[in-house]
Amino acid sequence: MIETIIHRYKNKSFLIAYSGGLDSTVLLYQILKIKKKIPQIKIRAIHINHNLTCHSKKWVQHCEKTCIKHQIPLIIENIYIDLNEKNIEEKLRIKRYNVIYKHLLFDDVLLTGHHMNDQCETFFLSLKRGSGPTGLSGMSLETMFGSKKIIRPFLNITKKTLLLWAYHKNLNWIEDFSNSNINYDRNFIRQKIIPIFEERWPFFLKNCLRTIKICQEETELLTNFLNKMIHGLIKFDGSLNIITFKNMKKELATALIRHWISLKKIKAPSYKNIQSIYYQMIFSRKDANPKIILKNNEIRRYKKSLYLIEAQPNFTNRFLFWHNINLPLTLPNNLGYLEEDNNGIILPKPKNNELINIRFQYEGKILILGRNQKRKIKKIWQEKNIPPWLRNKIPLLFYNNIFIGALGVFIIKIDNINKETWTIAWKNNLLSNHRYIFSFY
Ligand SMILES: Nc1ncnc2c1ncn2[C@@H]1O[C@H](COP(=O)(O)OP(=O)(O)OP(=O)(O)O)[C@@H](O)[C@H]1O
Repeated sequence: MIETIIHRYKNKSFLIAYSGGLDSTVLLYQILKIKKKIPQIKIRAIHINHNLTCHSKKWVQHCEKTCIKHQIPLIIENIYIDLNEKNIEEKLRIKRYNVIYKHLLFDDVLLTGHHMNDQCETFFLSLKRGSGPTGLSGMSLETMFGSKKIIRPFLNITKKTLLLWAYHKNLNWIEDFSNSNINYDRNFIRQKIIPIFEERWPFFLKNCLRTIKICQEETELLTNFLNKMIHGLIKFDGSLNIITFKNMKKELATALIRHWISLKKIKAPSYKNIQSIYYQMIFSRKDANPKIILKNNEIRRYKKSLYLIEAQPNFTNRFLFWHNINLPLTLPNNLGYLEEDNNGIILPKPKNNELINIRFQYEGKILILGRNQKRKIKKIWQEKNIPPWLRNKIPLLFYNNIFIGALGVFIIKIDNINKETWTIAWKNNLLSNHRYIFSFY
């Protein structure tokens, strides 16, 4: 079966994730065996030294020796982690994949030695976390890994089968002694849980795999259904129109919210977060400004839609002076810069003794150009369709303490006796991203 998979990709090149352990050693030798039949396949290997124990160097040497013997180009990379950190397993995994990803060439496919036991362990870990069918679906034989592909040819093969093959072929591999440390969740499941189940029900692993397969199929079915349904709900700016959600079954509404977030390629939110989004965003008052924080992102509701935005640093109290207008003024938090530019916004010119300054917050009533009545600034933001989370990202221009305007949104009506003007351009990504939704001019 592994031969069929490799044959399908015979025109690609393979990068083998080679830890030196049993699984990836069998993988390496099976690929070498296939190469004898299909000589055009190209293989390289990569070993990541986690630098966790004093044995790490020996593993590197072992991998080097094997690869030299079989003339396989080997990449060796080092990663380091603070052993006092939490969730070491997860952090190592992420670091390892990031490093491997950098070495994948245009036509490379990554091969790993994951097998049926790994798959079942992953299933148990997901159970422990309280995952739904998507989380319980575990790994797939083939998955996209950024713009590249990972193939796990042994996913339907038990560790026992790999072990027998390795003994039969008299292979050498490294035993990782940290595998017996049951402080790590995966090891605990591997050592203490699965053997008990297997002893009582010898077909346990195979049946567990069937459950995973069912979860995968149902997830795929649901994903296809949600893809079709969400199509008409996602607006051109990426927000989700939730106007109809109140009248939907809760399960459908939450599935759509979860699916919309998954399309943003961020870590899946917890069940609790999805429930909070549903109750706080769908049923909140029209003028409420609810916000749910998801690690580095926030879900916000504005009018009839949900928005997923990057978490906002608070810099409402920031105050910048623009002393030399011949030089651009860099704004904080990647908001771009201001510069004098003939294609910019026409503004009354400051007097010589006036200090130009930029702020990000203003409260109170203002009279804007083109109006004859003052209004609260909050009402002006609403009129101009600027959602609350963008309001303190817009530079407010002041001359001394006189409010001149919110760049790109409105200008304050002031007495400009000399009628002298100048033009400032605000160069940023904010405007271009939101030009079509919000009333920037
Ligand atoms: N140090 C390493 N260097 C290169 N590849 C590795 C390394 N460790 C693991 N791999 C690859 O990952 C596969 C799975 O290994 P293992 O089950 O130990 O890792 P894991 O931490 O559970 O990773 P995963 O999250 O990918 O399941 C191995 O068969 C091998 O292909």
